[in-house]
Amino acid sequence: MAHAVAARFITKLVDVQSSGGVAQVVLTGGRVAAVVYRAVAESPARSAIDWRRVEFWWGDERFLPDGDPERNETQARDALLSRVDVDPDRVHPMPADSGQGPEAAAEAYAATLAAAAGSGDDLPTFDVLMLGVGPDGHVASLFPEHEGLQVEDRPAIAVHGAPKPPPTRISLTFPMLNRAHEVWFVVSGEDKAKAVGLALSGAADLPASAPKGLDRTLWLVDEAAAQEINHI
Ligand SMILES: O=C(O)[C@H](O)[C@@H](O)[C@H](O)[C@H](O)COP(=O)(O)O
Repeated sequence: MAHAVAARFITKLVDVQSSGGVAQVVLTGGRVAAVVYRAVAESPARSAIDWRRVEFWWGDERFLPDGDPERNETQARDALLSRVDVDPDRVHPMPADSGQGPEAAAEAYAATLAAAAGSGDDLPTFDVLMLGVGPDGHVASLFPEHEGLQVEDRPAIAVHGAPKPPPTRISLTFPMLNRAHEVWFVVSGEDKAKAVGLALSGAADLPASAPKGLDRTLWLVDEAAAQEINHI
């Protein structure tokens, strides 16, 4: 699955860049994402992308010190960003824990997003936004029954008490996650099958049910994760 997602990712970026623009990509964290990033880095087709014309954002981050191996930024740099010729000014990690607290970090990221907005807009739009899905149906760091699910007035928030460690995180909110032309759910493993089935049946209270692409929403799942998809 990872190689298939990597091939689709490369094709999509080539397509976006063919119009001369900068491809706007939102990365996620987790094991599956890391496998996909490595597959992209190892793909012979990676040279078809002008990596200096790709802008990288994150959908969420573990609020840990800079360089912590558990940070989604660290994972993405190790698996992909350090292996292709990215423009450092176009890589926008969510702030690390450097004493300022997660609320200030989320506000700083919101300001970075606003500064990247196109003319006449207050926030950027993305070309591809990747999301992993937790067994509980969380996406990014938006967990079931957490207050962050209701936030509509800010693009990024601090998250406390996350059930998936570490407990303190930064996350984009649903309004920001929904500013992507394409949302890609990348899901692997039997432990996600229930969440995938519920999300695709539109379970209202499941975080994974909410993000939708402006143009397309893709579920890129392996057989194990697809086991409970009802015949739609
Ligand atoms: O910070 C994180 O952990 C992620 O952003 C999180 O949303 C992840 O994508 C899912 O939990 C799936 O993770 P796995 O692929 O490891 O199951």
